[in-house]
Amino acid sequence: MVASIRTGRDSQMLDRLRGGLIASCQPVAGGPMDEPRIVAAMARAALDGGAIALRIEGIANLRAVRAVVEAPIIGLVKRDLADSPVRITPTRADVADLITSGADIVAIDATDRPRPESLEALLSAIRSGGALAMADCADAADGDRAAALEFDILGSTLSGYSGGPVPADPDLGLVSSLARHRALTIAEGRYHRPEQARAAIAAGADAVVVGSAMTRLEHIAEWFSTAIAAEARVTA
Ligand SMILES: CC(=O)N[C@H](C=O)[C@@H](O)[C@H](O)[C@H](O)COP(=O)(O)O
Repeated sequence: MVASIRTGRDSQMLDRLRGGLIASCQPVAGGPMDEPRIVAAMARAALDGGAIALRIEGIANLRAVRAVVEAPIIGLVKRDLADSPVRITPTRADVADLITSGADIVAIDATDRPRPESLEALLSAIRSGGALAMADCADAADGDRAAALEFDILGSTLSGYSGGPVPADPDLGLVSSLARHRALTIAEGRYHRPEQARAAIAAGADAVVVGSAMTRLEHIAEWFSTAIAAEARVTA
């Protein structure tokens, strides 16, 4: 068990997230908006609109955002490893880089899949770096395991992304299950409309992360263009 001594500063950080929108500013990789200065502009715009915290991927993006905002930042690194399906912050070196680059909270894949370094080792690295730990879960069992390890935050981030087709809707059932634990609960994954985010809070979430619907223009344009083209075919 990794010792968890929550300081007053940690509790204040968690309290800042309650009842709020967290903007995930992650452009489509390699797309025209995939530049640190654009990610920093997205982050500032989201805060101007009422977001209370940010979720930022990659060290260069994190540094660019940290330089211009005071708001809490959940940092993560995504890696495509040859020998593991775990993508989100798979190593202690990633954890250390995120903390020195300004992450207040480090998000890690908390699924029970083959991984280069154990969940306990990653959690210990987060704690010794003085940051808070968010467990990105795919199902209720991930949440139970992460809660037993005393992660500070449980998120529904990976529901629908650990095998099989990706559902259209968010997983409110998982949010309710995560909310049984003492940790802060964050609803994340496929919240595309304000009423869905509201339903997450009703289901027990303390905060909601919205990404694609606010910051991936390619996805938003595709949702609209597909709907318009489908209707245009019907009415033609
Ligand atoms: C599965 C995975 O890798 N999720 C990532 C986690 O950081 C991001 O790609 C998502 O955009 C983020 O979770 C927010 O979700 P949505 O974009 O659906 O609002």
